[in-house]
Amino acid sequence: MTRNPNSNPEKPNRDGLHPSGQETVDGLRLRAAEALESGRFDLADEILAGIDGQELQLAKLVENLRVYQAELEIQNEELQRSQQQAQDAAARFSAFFNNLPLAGLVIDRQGLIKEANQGARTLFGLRDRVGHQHFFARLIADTDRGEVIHAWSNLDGDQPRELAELGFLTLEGDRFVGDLHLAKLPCTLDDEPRTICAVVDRTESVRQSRALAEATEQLRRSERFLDATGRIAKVGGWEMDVSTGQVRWTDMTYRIHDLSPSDDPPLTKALAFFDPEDRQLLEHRIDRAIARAEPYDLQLRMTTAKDRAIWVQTTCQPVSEGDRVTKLQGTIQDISHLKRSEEQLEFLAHHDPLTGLANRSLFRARLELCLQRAARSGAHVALLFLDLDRFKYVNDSLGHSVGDQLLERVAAALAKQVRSSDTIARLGGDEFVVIMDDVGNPRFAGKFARRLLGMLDQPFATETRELYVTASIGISIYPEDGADMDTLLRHADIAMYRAKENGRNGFNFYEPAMSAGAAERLRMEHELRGALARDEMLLHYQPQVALSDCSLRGVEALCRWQHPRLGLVAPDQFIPVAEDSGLIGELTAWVLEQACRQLILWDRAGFRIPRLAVNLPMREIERTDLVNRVRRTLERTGLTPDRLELEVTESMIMRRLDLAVTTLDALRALGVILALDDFGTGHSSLAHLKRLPLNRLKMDRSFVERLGKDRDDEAIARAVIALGRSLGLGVIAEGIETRTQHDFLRDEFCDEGQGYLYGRPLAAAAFLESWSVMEGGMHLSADRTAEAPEPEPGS
Ligand SMILES: Nc1nc2c(ncn2[C@@H]2O[C@H](COP(=O)(O)O[C@H]3[C@@H](O)[C@H](n4cnc5c(=O)[nH]c(N)nc54)O[C@@H]3COP(=O)(O)O)[C@@H](O)[C@H]2O)c(=O)[nH]1
Repeated sequence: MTRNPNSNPEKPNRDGLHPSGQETVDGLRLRAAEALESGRFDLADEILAGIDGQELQLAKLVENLRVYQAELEIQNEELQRSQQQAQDAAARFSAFFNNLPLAGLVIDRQGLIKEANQGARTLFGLRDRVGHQHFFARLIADTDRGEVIHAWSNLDGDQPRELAELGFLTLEGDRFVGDLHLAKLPCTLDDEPRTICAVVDRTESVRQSRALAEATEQLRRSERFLDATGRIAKVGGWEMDVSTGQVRWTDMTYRIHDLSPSDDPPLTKALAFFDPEDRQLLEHRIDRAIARAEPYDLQLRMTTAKDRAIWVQTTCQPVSEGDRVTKLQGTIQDISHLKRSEEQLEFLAHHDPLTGLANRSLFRARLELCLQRAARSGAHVALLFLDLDRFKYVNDSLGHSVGDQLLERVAAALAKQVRSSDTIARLGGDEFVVIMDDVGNPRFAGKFARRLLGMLDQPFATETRELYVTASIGISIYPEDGADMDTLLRHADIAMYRAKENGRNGFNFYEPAMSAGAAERLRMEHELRGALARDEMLLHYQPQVALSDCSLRGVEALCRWQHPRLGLVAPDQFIPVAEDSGLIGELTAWVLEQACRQLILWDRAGFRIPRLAVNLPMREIERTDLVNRVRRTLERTGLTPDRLELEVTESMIMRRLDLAVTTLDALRALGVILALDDFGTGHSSLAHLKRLPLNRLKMDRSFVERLGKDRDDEAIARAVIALGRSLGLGVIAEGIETRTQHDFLRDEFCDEGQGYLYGRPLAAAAFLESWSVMEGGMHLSADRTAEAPEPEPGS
């Protein structure tokens, strides 16, 4: 093989030796040829074998050289690449550094400035050639006027953070010097540890930071304030993120749930506290709040983590972004105490405070309901009216406190006997009622009444002593004894009075025959006893006018009873009861006192009425202290005797003429005016009349009624007027309703008149209103009687 010895690395030198000193392959071949030519074949073989080994070695060497060369090339490429990277990084840093919108300085380990960007040069007035100035000394000197206001641990949103993100920097710390923000940022660049101090004129951003800090502080203060007011007002707050369902509570909300703020309130758990029914409602309202941005305000029951059953009021105000509700915010407040008060009020409104039994209003509501049900089902309802016998004596002799205790004990004992479907109520005083709903056979009511009476047959312990008590019970049955509540009650009441009449401690079913009898009268007497104390009595006033000019000459005071059940009761109904029961004295004293006071009140109001007439019942005339009582009343009220007229009836005088004359003389001596009422009905003789110290005759309305129609009555009326005149008495006609009657009596020179024509009896205020406008007397028109009259009791 032929090779260029200069270009071939394997080329042997002149001695046939390889430059390494080893013999070359050509040299060996030459010697092998010479050995062959000389016939030394063994030597030739040996030489040729050496040639093969050398060629192999050489090939290997060549190969190694190639690998080495390739590796060198790779290393070279990598070197170039990393040099490029370093250059790029430096360029990027340099570009970033120089274009940094803040002052940038590169400081060596000793704190000397190595580089400064344009911002730093401008800020610190550095020359182009940055010297070995001590950065910190210079900075402090430059900003000596500033004060360190805060040391920051991070730089949220600031430029240096971007530096850190670029991978050059690790943020070590920073602070403010005045409004200059100094950030010290150690970094490694080109294998050299450096520190970049970024200094920013942050006047604006500091202002913003301060504003932000202030706003944050303000917010915190507000939150603290809200929290405090929430704590004081015990109102908790809550917020729910609609998209995540996450719920946030204030401390107070946790407290309301008996939880601690470290407990988690996820939505499901928050709702789980509410009672199942209320939870459904709440979920429904939450859905609507989200779907329709509809607020809510609910009162709900819940059970707290400590198993307390409470009432809460929870409100919700949806917060929207655009069309979408993103948040629900609201409050929650424990209103258990309010609910309790409400329940108490509700209870008090419907229950008797002494016994805790249903009161009249709840009783009526329940009875109404029972009757409605019974009307539909055809069932019977029994009403038992129970009144304790002689309870008044307990009160009067042992005092009200003992009376109350007895009522409490009796009520509790009665309540135990009543089925839960039935109602027991206290109507007042010692009166109880039991409603037996759906009584089946009405006779069961009798059995039950017997059981109640039996139950009372035991001593009831009071503070001071044990008391025995009995009761009388009246029973009415729906629908037989009445189709409505009031009728049933009235009939049960009447039956109860019959039980009392029958000797007490018993019961009676209502029978229609009872209604008209004494039971009702007894009932009225019973009610009348407390009527004055209960303020149920009132007075109406009816005008008495001069027939000549219709001027107001006087008023007659007429008593009315505002009965809680019966409405306005006329005196015809209760005066006889008051007389029989001995209550008339108390009643007359009250009427006299009230009426005298009223006249004085009118005087003071400038509405002067010359005379006041008051009815005097016979029983009063028979009382020896009447005159003194009248005098004391006049003294107390300030009314002069000559303005008070006492009306006595003819029939009553004639019953005990002597006694009447004595009393009337004394009254007359006192100076009061005396009128003989209902004159003409008592058949008093002229002789008797002459004995009486009267001032006026009051012609009975039965003679007035037919004036202008009946000649006899007209003749009687003329005679009464003439009689009065002959006895020197004034005459007043009562019951004048028509213009004809008025004209007749006026033409006959009757002095005064009283009747619906001039005015019905009215309460004081209404009376004043109707008469104070008629100065100088009223003017009668022909059709005055056609005017709609005020409703009168019993009329
Ligand atoms: N002892 C007491 N008796 C009293 C008292 N208050 C009233 N009475 C007596 O009750 C009887 C009924 O009185 P009353 O229902 O008030 O009726 C009076 C008038 O309303 C009625 N009257 C008046 N004008 C007319 C009329 O034009 N027509 C008509 N049908 N009735 C009219 O007359 C009654 C007044 O009557 P008298 O007293 O006799 O003038 C009655 O006897 C009263 O006396 C009281 O406090 N104590």
